[in-house]
Amino acid sequence: MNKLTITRPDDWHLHLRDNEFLTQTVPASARYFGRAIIMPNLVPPVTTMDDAIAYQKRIVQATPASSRFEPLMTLYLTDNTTPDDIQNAVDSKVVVACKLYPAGATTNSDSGVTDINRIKPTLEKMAELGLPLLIHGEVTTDDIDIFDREKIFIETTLEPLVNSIPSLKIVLEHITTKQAVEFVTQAPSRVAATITPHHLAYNRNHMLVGGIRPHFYCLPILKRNEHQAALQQAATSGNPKFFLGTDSAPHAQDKKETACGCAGCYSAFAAIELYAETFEALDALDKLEGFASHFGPDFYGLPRNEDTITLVKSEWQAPESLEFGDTQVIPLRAGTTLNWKVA
Ligand SMILES: NC(=O)N[C@@H](CC(=O)O)C(=O)O
Ligand SMILES: [Zn+2]
Ligand SMILES: [Zn+2]
Repeated sequence: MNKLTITRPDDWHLHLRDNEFLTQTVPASARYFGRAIIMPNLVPPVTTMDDAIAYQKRIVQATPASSRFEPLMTLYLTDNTTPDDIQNAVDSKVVVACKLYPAGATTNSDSGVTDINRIKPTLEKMAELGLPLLIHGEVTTDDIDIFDREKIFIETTLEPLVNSIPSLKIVLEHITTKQAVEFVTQAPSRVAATITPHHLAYNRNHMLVGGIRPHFYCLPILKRNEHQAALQQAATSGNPKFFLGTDSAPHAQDKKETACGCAGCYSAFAAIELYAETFEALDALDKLEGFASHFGPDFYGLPRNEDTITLVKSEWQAPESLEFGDTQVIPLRAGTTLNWKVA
């Protein structure tokens, strides 16, 4: 196949950062995505409806006039988020989900939730109002190995949560393990998962064999190849519980290439092209449209996009680096040849 036309895709997990960075990050995603769920882990985080409205305005200001890209906003849950905050968020019509970061799990998660039981009434309010809970699913205690943190989170926190609040919609974000695939597959239909382009294309060997490659370091961390294979199977299965979320998370080059580097891969410059490459390698290009363009809006109860994009088989070079504020970011696949291009 040399050409593929699909309903315009959306990104159900995206970090745009803020202020001077928006002039680069927003056009990159707006080139081909219709909508994106905007992660709230700014410094300070987006914890109130007013924060979300102001942040959305800054994103809209950075959106090219030619694009109808729509940022869908999220609230960052803390131990202090109240049921009233949830009611206000829903009334605002701007906020479409809330994000749960276990405190300390990932970039800018220090004010995240320390114990999920502390916000039970808040989560119950979300269930009542149909507001989905998006989860960074990792435990954070020192005694748990970094490669096991997602699996243990599912056992100790997610499974009890799914059972204890019967109507809460949940997206387990950026899944990385076969245990996550198994859990989401057998869970009720109100539980879904996003899968990133990097977890589909890479495993921990890519990050660690022959030298340590900081631009593959993200959280949850890349796992063994058997987990990568489970994610590939899920993404190309046609099961509507698994849909596209890039987790594109840019950090300046000097924050990645250093003794203690930040977690996050920057993929938005070519995310749909990267997914197309993986789906083609798995002989599953016919499954791309469901994963990228249908299952996400269906889960969120939003209409599918009405227009289309066309991907053509055409070689191009991923840039070695991209502008990022007054510095630069090294994208995924920097300097290598990509096979698909949005026309
Ligand atoms: N995925 C990452 O490794 N980093 C994300 C945070 C997150 O999504 O966990 C970031 O904001 O940099
Ligand atoms: Zn995360
Ligand atoms: Zn993320």
